[in-house]
Amino acid sequence: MEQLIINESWKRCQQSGSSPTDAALDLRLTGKELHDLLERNEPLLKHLRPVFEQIQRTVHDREYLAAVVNAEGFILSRAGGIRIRQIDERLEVGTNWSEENKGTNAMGVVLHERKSALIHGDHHFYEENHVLTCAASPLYDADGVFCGAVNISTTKENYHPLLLSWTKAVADSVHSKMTAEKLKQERPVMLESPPGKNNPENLYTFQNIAGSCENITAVKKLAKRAALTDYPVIIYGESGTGKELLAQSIHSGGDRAERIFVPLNCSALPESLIESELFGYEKGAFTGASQRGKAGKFEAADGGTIFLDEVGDLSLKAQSALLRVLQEKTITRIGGYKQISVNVRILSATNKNLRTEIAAGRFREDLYYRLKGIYLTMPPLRNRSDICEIAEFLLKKMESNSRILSEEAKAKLMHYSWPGNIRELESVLMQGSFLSEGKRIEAEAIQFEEEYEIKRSPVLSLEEAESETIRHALEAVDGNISKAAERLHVGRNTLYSKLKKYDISY
Ligand SMILES: Nc1ncnc2c1ncn2[C@@H]1O[C@H](COP(=O)(O)OP(=O)(O)OP(=O)(O)O)[C@@H](O)[C@H]1O
Repeated sequence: MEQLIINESWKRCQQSGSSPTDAALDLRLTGKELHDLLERNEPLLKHLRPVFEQIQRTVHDREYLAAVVNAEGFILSRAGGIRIRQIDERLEVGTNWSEENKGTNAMGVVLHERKSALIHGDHHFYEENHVLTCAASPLYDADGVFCGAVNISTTKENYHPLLLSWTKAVADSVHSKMTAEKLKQERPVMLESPPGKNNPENLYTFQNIAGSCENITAVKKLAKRAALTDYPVIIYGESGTGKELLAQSIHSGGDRAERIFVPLNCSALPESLIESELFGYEKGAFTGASQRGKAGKFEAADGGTIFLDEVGDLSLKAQSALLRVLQEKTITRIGGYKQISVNVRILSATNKNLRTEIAAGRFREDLYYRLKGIYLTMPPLRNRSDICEIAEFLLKKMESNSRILSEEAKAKLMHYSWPGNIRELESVLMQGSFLSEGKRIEAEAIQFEEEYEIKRSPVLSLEEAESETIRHALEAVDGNISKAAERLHVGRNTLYSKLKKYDISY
């Protein structure tokens, strides 16, 4: 069936007079045309954004690129990326991936057939796309009208058996969000929030933060105290450790709990939209601006909390714009003249070492000090002794009739390194639950992603291995030199000289 669809698509490309060795057509919209296209598609994009933000975090540093095209084949939004620059650029927002332009490809085939499609390597018509594997699924709006396709591309060596299911899940999720909004508009009174509450009542609180090991209880204790102040807080931690959950709990545990919590994913903020996102704009401020004008994130968060996620990824231009609001505590909408004062609590999070970013000239020191009133660090999962407790909590959250883990399954969870932290634990448990027929999840059902990945373990030089080991030891004890030296079975002075030798900051 799949092969038949591909053959038909190839036939159409050949009939149009193209040859696989030709360069594919590069039709792309820019400037006002692109702006208008995105504006017209805002009802879809607003539901897509949180899903793509999630993908952006999940595929961080991996070779996956998600894109959504409209029914004409123009890319409306993307997340993630592919390291081969020429390929990545071909998948920019505004480029057209219909079959007429790019030959046989997953998005083009879905637009034609309205069925999911997986196009691997040389099944693409044009040779320039043979390095890719792409999967795509149709996207329908709340009225069931076909409105485009969700695509995930990666290099062909990176092919993953779940690629196609992933695109289907994303398309379903966006469709459900659009349907839910339509229902809400039809029944506004029933679904409206209680009076006086600006927020959806589903923000996390400290009670929702599972786990009782020493590492997490210490952070929770500090965070509860931080919640009672109005100081800015910066939360450090690897991706998936629960930084956003902690930020929401700090908001929910403080005086602003009844007010709005506005999250802003700084890594997903395009350079050209920074000022309008932060400050908003007046009607007619620029070509393509909405007729009604729009409040920016700071104005929207007035009285409440703004959460700057992935703050270390802000461009320097965005950093100076942000610094201005933090210093002046007022904003002026683009195209406006009125200064609007804003009273906002700032919480931020990052998985980068901001000191290193400052030293490298990528982060402003003055902004750093504005953000860092109190700082907290979420421990990585591999340094927590309560992995099984969290797993049981997550299983309960997933299913009302929750499954239990066998002792062997628990041991397997305890001995894994968890590069993706709690987010990865959630997905491992989902798969484990899915594979288990009975009530108990056995060890065989606990499968780690690494088993699916091509193993590329580089051989390290002795010096590289030594410096890696020192870094890990320091990380495990939160930078405490005496404890790290103890773990490494060396004296403190030896450790200091190695830190100097390898230029390791602690
Ligand atoms: N202690 C916890 N108890 C229950 N669920 C948790 C806990 N910590 C994290 N999670 C879950 O793990 C996932 C990742 O959490 P979250 O998005 O807060 O991480 P993050 O550190 O902000 O990640 P990123 O840096 O990628 O944005 C979420 O689904 C969250 O519900």
